[in-house]
Amino acid sequence: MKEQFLDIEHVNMVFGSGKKESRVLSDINLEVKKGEFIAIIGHSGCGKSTVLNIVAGLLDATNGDVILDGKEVKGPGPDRSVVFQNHSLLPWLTVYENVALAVNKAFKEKMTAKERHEWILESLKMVHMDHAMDKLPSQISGGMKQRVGIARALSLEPKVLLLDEPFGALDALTRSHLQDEVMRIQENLNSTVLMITHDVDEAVLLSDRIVMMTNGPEATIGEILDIKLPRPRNRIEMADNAEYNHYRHEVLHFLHEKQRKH
Ligand SMILES: Nc1ncnc2c1ncn2[C@@H]1O[C@H](COP(=O)(O)OP(=O)(O)OP(=O)(O)O)[C@@H](O)[C@H]1O
Repeated sequence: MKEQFLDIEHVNMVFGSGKKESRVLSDINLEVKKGEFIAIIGHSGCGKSTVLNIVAGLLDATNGDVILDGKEVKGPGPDRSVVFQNHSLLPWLTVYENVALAVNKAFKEKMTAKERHEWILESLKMVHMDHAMDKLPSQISGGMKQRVGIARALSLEPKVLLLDEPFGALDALTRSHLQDEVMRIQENLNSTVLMITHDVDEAVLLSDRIVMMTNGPEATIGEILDIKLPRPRNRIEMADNAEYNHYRHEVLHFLHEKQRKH
């Protein structure tokens, strides 16, 4: 049996044509195993979101394929959910209703109304947001909104969770709380995750592998770093961990020496 679960095969992306042609991605190849946590890091504008959007099915690659669990990705689908940097909750719906919208659509046939209600509550409990289920997005903090976005994404039980800088807009303390929660949830659910980040510590702390992209145009995968730190990982212990600091240094070296931006 093939071990890989998600295959990105020879993906190229060209935007526009003629004088406006922009060759963004060149020959991206990545095999991801079930339950793996992958971080994608690279300088601004290299094409990280483009890769994620191709996997999400929001963009069509110019060449190449994305295969998920044996099936070619063609357009968006409930087997992949995306969490963006800025929450995308509907402002006129409560926290509960925002998650319900996704669950009721995805599991209309599979679950009874009561089961769906319980599943919505369970999804909110997973991110400790059940206490605020009747609040509107405008009545909760940025970190709480991101939690609800994550609950909504996980409630669909996606085969792959796609995170596009999910903590980018949060303050440092909220960011670290949410990182810890995502680590805990990912371990409990054995979710397969592809996460874009600019934060070297976040990448090392959360990932099994860090995919480091070269600068564009025609960006590709420069190096992949295996993070062999045992789990569960504790951020405080990591601060003095030589191995952790070695990985951190490797990523910094790649970004600021090998792929230095001039
Ligand atoms: N729809 C589009 N049409 C034309 N060019 C695009 C389009 N989407 C992205 N690009 C270009 O592709 C390149 C990569 O963009 P992308 O958003 O994937 O980079 P990124 O690495 O995610 O950047 P950042 O870290 O700043 O979010 C950029 O030069 C961008 O201008």
